[in-house]
Amino acid sequence: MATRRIAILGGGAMGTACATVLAENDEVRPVLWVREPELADAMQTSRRNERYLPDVPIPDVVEITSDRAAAVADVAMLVAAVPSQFLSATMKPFAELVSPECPIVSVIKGIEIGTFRRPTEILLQVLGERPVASMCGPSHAEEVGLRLPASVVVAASDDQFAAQVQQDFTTDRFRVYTNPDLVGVEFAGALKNVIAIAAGISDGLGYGDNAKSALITRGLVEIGRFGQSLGADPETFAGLAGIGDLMTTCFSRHSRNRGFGERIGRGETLQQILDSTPKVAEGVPTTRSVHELAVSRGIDLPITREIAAMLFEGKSPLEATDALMNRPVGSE
Ligand SMILES: NC(=O)c1ccc[n+]([C@@H]2O[C@H](COP(=O)([O-])OP(=O)(O)OC[C@H]3O[C@@H](n4cnc5c(N)ncnc54)[C@H](O)[C@@H]3O)[C@@H](O)[C@H]2O)c1
Ligand SMILES: O=P(O)(O)OC[C@H](O)CO
Repeated sequence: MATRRIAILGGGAMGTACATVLAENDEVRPVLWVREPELADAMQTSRRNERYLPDVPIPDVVEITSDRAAAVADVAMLVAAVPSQFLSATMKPFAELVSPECPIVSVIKGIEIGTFRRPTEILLQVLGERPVASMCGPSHAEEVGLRLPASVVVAASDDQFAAQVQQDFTTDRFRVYTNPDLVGVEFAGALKNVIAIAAGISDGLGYGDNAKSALITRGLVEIGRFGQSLGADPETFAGLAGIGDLMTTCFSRHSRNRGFGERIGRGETLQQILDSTPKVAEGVPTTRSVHELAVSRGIDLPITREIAAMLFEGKSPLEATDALMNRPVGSE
């Protein structure tokens, strides 16, 4: 049987993990495009991504390149795995290299600052009209890359493409469900990162299990309120992309967003944390996007508002705690 070449664009942790999953499918030849040429060279030699996912061996079948044209030549599908704020600029040079009908699935969880675009909206505007999909859910790259069981959801612009993504990615350890709600899946993936920062701040302050569980529960209410106001199906937030990913991100030792929040809670500044690692915490820019969009639309998001005030306005975690706990009481 002829194999299908699939290009993963983005050599961070998630792009690398996606390549390892696709490598298990005998009908797929994965090629991983890595932005940094020196990292691509090192990965070809060591078969590891020492910068972003050091503990995961990369199967020999995965082609690794930093050459854009070579990466996307004759591909049947693209996988976008670039942090949301870099997506537009990263994809522009690919626009004249990829065929007009080539479908693309995003594993990106964020909302672009200023434009408020979801990842698939960016992809459509930069690459032109084509089938698009978003695959989200509890899927830390560190665990996926080691073949620990994980389940995710894919939503697409058409059912046929969702089924194709499901078929390409499903393995005996990576289970892909379909979902018809593209808007909801993308908002769920982006907003859980904001709440994970809140959960991490709670950890850093030593607030305990009650506080964190309340933040997660009321955070899910905020995610649903925001998503529904912008056209999502509320049921999506009860699924893998919603509560599923929210739980894993708020509790995981792997989570960059929860870990980022923990450091804020312990007293480090935004800039200190950003300067300390090449890894991207999507919840930071997404907090700004979600907060601004919510204010402009009159959507009440108290937790998001306090995270934005801590990150961008110098409010202290203790002041934010007081602000959240001393609001007028209401019904659930
Ligand atoms: N890491 C995970 O477990 C995981 C799981 C599911 C989804 N995601 C999502 O996947 C997306 C990619 O995240 P990741 O974890 O792979 O990233 P990462 O933090 O592991 O790597 C950073 C990535 O950003 C790129 N980058 C850095 N500076 C850049 C610049 N100036 N211009 C363009 N690109 C630049 C790097 O090349 C690298 O690909 C995010 O939206 C994330 O939310 C991540
Ligand atoms: O490490 P985080 O916080 O970016 O979370 C990664 C994934 O989104 C978890 O599903």
